[in-house]
Amino acid sequence: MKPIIWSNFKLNLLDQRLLPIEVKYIECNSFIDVAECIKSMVVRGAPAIGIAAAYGVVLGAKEVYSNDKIKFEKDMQRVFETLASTRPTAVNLFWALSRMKDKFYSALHNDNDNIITLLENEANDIFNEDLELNKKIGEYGAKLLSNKCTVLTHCNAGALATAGWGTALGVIRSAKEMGKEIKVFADETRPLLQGARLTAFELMSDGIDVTLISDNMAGYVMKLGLIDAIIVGADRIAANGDTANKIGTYSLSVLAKAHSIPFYIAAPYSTFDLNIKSGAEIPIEERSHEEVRQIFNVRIAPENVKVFNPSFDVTPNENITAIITDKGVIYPPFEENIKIMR
Ligand SMILES: CSC[C@@H](O)[C@@H](O)C(=O)COP(=O)(O)O
Repeated sequence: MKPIIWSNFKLNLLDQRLLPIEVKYIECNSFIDVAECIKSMVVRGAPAIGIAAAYGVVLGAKEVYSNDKIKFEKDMQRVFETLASTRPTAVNLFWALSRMKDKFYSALHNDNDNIITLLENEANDIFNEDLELNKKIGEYGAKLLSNKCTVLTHCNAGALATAGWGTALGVIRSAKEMGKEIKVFADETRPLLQGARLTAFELMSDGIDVTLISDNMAGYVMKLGLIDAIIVGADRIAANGDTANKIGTYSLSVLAKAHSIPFYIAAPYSTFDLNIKSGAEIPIEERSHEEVRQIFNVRIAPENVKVFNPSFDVTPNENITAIITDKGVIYPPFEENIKIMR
């Protein structure tokens, strides 16, 4: 199932809010449509957000195209700003937009009259490269897993969160392809249940043995000795290896340490933000309080109860065993080794 389909200047996004109950695509014809879909989490997952935004730039350029270079540039600034204001934490969004911006300005300054095609090619490259990066992450990561192994994962870092294959779930898919016997425990991942709705669905569709648990069961399954490794994705990795990922990842890393279970992050180079020294500088998105008060529009808490709803947390580098990337596996000391590897 493809989360992102680009064809004839239309971006079709699989509505991940409805999965696994309903399979429905939303057609985006404008950059505003794309921005709305990112904000409302029709499309989600760090690499997928970046890819969708890149296509949003193509749609925007087509909409605001003008022979008046000054006007075109001004209107394009609005396109970039609108897409950049959708979600703050995943750096892949800003990475993809900056790549598209470079392409736009070099074409504009060179008076290139096929600017829309150049932008479309760049967005297609971002999409295709992501698929390749995931496969590489998968190959490197699969080698870390023993022949018979049970992995715990959180949220959805799978094909649905990327151009395909996935980062954390890509490692699991590659391990299975290598003939390893892999079982998965998936946290349901409140409040939006990406684990229950997306990861369980994705793995079952691929015939991978998956057991769903609620988030508060993770410690107990570790204590029972059922988990050999934890693998999660990432939304932003600072220069020192501190990693932002879906809320609840930090707690898992603490539990992993307490139970001496290896804790791996799987992410492509587009998820590294070397402009920031540590996780303290990562902006954490806070989402609507209704996400916590309700499940599927059904209220489960007092109407006006106070809520705190950070969408991500930061796992400190000392809780991470290794970061699996498209260039290889990075071990501590992360600050030095990230520099060498990048
Ligand atoms: C390969 S996806 C990695 C992360 O983006 C993923 O684990 C995650 O936290 C997604 O959060 P979401 O809020 O669903 O966009």
